[in-house]
Amino acid sequence: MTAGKNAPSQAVLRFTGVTLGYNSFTVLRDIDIEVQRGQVVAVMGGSGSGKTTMLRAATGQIVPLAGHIEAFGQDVARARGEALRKLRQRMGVLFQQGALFTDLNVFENVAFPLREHTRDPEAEILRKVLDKLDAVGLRAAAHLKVSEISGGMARRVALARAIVLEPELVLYDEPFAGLDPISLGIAAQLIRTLTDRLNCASVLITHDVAESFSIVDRVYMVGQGRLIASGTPDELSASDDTYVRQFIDGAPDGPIAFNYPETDAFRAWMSAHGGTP
Ligand SMILES: Nc1ncnc2c1ncn2[C@@H]1O[C@H](COP(=O)(O)OP(=O)(O)OP(=O)(O)O)[C@@H](O)[C@H]1O
Repeated sequence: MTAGKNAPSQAVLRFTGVTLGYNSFTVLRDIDIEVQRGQVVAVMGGSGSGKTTMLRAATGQIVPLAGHIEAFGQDVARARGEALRKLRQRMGVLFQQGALFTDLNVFENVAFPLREHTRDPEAEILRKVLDKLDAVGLRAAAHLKVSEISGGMARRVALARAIVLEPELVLYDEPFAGLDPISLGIAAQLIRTLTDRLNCASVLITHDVAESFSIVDRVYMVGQGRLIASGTPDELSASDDTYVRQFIDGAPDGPIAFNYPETDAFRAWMSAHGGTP
């Protein structure tokens, strides 16, 4: 049997009963997430709720304390060496500071992963890079130095670089942070369009309710050390859960904690400094 349209859909990324943390500090417990090919999914939650930690776990940078993380049907935590490298090659990651190489021009920045990971001939590199630059509206900026482009353009170049190997999963860490309202709308539409065009899956970590709700298929909301809610933007908009409401309505008062919780490590540090927590 060949995998055709009727084949059961395989999750590109799946968290099953995942607990994440650092040493004795547990950040999130018992998380279940599923992302399918073609979907754009948002992971939302207050500051310090563990969104970036989830992204690190998805790429195998940290290992879950409990549960399983699968990418493309493979256990990410068990992948080592070459297998992990191959797995990561199927993922594009766009960090908040998607730093570009300042000594390379726009074209060479986007070409970099192709030169590192493929043996593509120069004509093929030219075709692929211009295609991705075209997708982010910067084909004609290929020759510019990084110092000659704006901050918003630099983000789009970083995006073109993140997708140049045509990943099956793209992870975005706060893609809308610090963008003006117009650039924000463009960035959101770009993520949707690229996901559809590459037929990949996209996961975005974001605080931006309005912009992400307009493009995503599904939202996962984390807080209070767990998965608080998940559903379509419409389902979450209709939720009467107090945490979900506080987040969506941007209300200052509610269950989202302002204070970072006291840990044993803090108490030890405090008493070493002669104070009482
Ligand atoms: N390398 C680390 N070692 C120890 N603790 C960490 C580490 N990285 C993050 N943490 C802690 O884990 C918790 C979750 O951090 P994380 O960066 O995942 O939050 P976030 O939801 O992405 O926050 P923000 O929206 O503010 O970026 C925080 O309490 C943070 O202090």
